[in-house]
Amino acid sequence: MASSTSTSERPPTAVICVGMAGSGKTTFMQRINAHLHSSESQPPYVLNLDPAVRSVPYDSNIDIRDSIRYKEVMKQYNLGPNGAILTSLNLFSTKIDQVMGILEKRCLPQTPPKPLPSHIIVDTPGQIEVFVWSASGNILLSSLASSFPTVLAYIIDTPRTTENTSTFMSNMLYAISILYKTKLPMILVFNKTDVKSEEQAVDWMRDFEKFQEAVREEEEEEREGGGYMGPLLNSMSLVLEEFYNHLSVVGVSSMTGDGIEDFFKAVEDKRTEFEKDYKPELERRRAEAEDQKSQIRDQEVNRMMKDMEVSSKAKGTGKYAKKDEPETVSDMEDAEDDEDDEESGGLVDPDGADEEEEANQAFEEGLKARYEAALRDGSASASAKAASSANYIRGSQR
Ligand SMILES: Nc1nc2c(ncn2[C@@H]2O[C@H](COP(=O)(O)OP(=O)(O)OP(=O)(O)O)[C@@H](O)[C@H]2O)c(=O)[nH]1
Repeated sequence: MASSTSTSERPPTAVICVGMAGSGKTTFMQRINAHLHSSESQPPYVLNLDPAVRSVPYDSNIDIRDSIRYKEVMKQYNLGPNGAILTSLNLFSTKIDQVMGILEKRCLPQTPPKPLPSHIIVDTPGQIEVFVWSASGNILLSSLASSFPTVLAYIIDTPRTTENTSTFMSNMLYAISILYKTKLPMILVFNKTDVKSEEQAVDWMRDFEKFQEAVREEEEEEREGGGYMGPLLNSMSLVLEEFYNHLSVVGVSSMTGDGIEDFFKAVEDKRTEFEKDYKPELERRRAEAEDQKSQIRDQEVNRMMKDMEVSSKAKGTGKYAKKDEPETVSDMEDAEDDEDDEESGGLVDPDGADEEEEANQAFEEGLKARYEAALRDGSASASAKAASSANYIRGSQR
């Protein structure tokens, strides 16, 4: 059996399938789902994030279509297909706390312990840019990656991609942009190997001379000497060498099931890479974000305290209260008389002013502490609200 046989207490690996429309994502999802169901491990936890798909040939545990009606979104917001997919994802990402609540309950170790799924598998819309380049896609990906080791499977239509060198290079550049955008470990899955083997694609990736030879042959066949494409493709093949080294490459046929074992081996390797390289980076970024948040909180409290100082100055209240300030000319005269009295022999307590200052300071510090606590409580109650909504969804799903 593949690496999917792990039934331990370790959290499952999230496998996110991305790929161009028609590359075979849904068929691939169906194949890996069937594979995991037939293996000794627990069945996978399945998410469908494609709001526009009519029907999926597998059962999903969480399906975006259960909460968002794509056609309704199109009508209501007067949108085209891509705009409606993006808006559906945006609407869904507002429920991310609930989704993560469910995932964490089902897929993270609990007391008493229960068997965990070995993988969380996720299908995404065929319009990759809508998912990868949108804020909602980013929220969904980073939330998953913050709780589970997460791996991207970039599905490629092998026969179409290896038709010529420029299509191949375009697809590789697309993969590179996703890799750099998401910063997650990636597996290139050359699909449909029952139609055409992945061998040529792997040769072009591993040996740039072979790729350049293919570029030359294409140029000769098309008698296009002097164009800019050849030199451009040649230089890019050199530049991309480093990028290719970071990827795992597998050939599969979602139709026949060929290569699926190799795919799960690659997932296991990438999981290790995630733990080693990506997780520390994610944690560093999270700590940075926390730090920034607490700095902003401090700044807000300080600003509020300053505002209060200014307003009490203006009103002459609190620390700035002037008890004997004269309001009329006759009062002023009385005050002058009082001053004269003091100068001529009235006793002044030298500690009086200091005590008042201390009392004011203590009051302001207490106030500051209360504001800080209130700001902290604010975020805590927001997460409590999210948790209770998640409970509601869980309840209604049973
Ligand atoms: N021969 C062959 N055909 C495949 C394979 N995988 C998928 N297909 C076919 O490719 C076509 C597209 O497959 P889908 O799984 O719908 O592709 P998709 O990427 O989900 O497409 P979108 O939903 O538009 O994003 C279908 O006709 C599949 O039958 C494969 O391994 N071999």
